[in-house]
Amino acid sequence: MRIAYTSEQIRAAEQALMALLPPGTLMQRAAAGLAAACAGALAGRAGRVYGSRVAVLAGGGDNGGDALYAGARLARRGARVEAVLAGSRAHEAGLAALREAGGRAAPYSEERAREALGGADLILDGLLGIGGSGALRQPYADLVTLANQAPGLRVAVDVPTGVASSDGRVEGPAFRADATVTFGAYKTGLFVDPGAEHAGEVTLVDIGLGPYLPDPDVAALTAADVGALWPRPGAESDKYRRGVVGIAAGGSRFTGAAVLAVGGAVRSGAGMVRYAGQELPVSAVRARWPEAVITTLKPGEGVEEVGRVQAWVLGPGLGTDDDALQVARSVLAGDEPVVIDADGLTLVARERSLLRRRAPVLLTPHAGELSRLIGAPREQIEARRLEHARRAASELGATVLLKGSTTVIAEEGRPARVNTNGIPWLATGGTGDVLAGIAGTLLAAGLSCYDAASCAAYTHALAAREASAGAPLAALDVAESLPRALRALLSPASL
Ligand SMILES: NC(=O)C1=CN([C@@H]2O[C@H](COP(=O)(O)OP(=O)(O)OC[C@H]3O[C@@H](n4cnc5c(N)ncnc54)[C@H](O)[C@@H]3O)[C@@H](O)[C@H]2O)[C@@H](O)CC1
Ligand SMILES: Nc1ncnc2c1ncn2[C@@H]1O[C@H](COP(=O)(O)OP(=O)(O)O)[C@@H](O)[C@H]1O
Ligand SMILES: [K+]
Repeated sequence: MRIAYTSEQIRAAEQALMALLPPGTLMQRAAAGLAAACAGALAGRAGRVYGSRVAVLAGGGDNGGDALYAGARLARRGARVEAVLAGSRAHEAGLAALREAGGRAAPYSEERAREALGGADLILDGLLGIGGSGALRQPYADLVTLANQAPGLRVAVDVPTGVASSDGRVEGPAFRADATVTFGAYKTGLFVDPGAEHAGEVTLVDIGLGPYLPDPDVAALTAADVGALWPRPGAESDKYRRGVVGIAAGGSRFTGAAVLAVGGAVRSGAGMVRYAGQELPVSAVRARWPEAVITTLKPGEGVEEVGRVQAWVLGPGLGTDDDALQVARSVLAGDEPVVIDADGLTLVARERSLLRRRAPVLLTPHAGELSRLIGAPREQIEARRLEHARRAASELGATVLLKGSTTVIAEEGRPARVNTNGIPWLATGGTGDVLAGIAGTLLAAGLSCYDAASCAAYTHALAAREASAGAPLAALDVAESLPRALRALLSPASL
């Protein structure tokens, strides 16, 4: 599990640790780790550290201090280091160390910045760290914009300047790092977009903070975590005990959504899939997935006669007319956990009382659907995903999986989970339907909404990587790639 913290949590831990150590110890640990990472990057890019050119952008706070000390270490190894001092003052000891090591430093001017940045093999962003707040003031904003246009490798110190370390918010220009070297612990803003996409590859430098950190703010599951949580059949398993998923999806307009949701469920290992829908989607599902057990619903009929299931997926392509509403009512009147997606979300946004039920509910909206559910503008949701997913979970009394480039899973009283391994090729029609099917399989197998949502998001992204391999993908490819993705997760011994 990779875990991350808000800047307040990091600061509190740093203070507790600093009180026990000689002044400056933590900064030296940070700078040593940073310089080592930069030396590695320079060796990879320019062939060696000696003679390479490094531009250090230094703000007035401790983030600038880290960067200046790291610059000093690189200068001692023969790099030509030039610092641009952007604050009204600079970190004095760090600046002295850089000069003593042979590095140069001068206050910001556009000309100096262009000169230093233009020829740099590596650009070190030490403008702002966890002390940054709000949109960048000048000259930070201009400097970041210039740095983003420069050809050198961009390395952010602790967090990319312009990214809010506590939640990944970005207002205005922000440093676009190829790599970020972060200290003590991951910051939430490095896991959540738009911050995450500004951070590049993130490396963690241990400065001894571990024992002083509280419960994390957010967590990201790793392959090993998902592998450990994923349900496996045992010798005594039969299809019913493994979990039967009911899928209420598809209508006369969107027959494909039914095929995709059933595909997600079948390919992620449901014991059995029961599909309930009207004639048109039924023929599409029957043609593609002979494994599904089918009930054809007449207009106005609910799912009462479908037979026993352990969890439902409600909504992909279902439509929002009276027939769809009747289906939604009948599914939600039951005692099984339910994944509500797509049109199902529109129906419950219209009739909130449908969410008043005892069994668990997992809502899987994208930002537009969440906007309808909680009445917040879509752009605000996209800019502040964590905050809105948490708010929705608390207001709606459900687990919320907010889709997008970073998927956020929120449930009251638990750390939010994030999935950052999605790929932009996933932004294509129908992939969300596959995700809903996977989550249904996991709920039917007995996982909680929280774990089912987290594992579904992870494997969905992994399957997309398998399916794409750098090329465009279609939603059905994601379903078809699930077995290969799962094979990589589940150890051969347990298959
Ligand atoms: N506290 C510690 O023990 C350690 C801190 N370290 C470093 O210290 C950093 C935090 O240092 P600071 O607390 O000095 O904070 P920063 O260096 O992140 O920021 C300092 C100043 O930037 C200015 N500022 C804030 N928002 C701005 C904006 N939008 N535009 C322009 N200026 C803005 C403020 O005046 C603020 O005081 C960490 O990110 C990390 O790099 C590391 O050395 C490890 C140890
Ligand atoms: N830029 C992106 N990067 C990574 N994943 C993305 C991106 N955009 C969308 N996704 C993922 O693609 C899926 C799209 O689902 P959804 O919006 O419901 O589409 P649909 O309704 O067409 O199925 C979600 O799993 C979402 O997290
Ligand atoms: K920084």
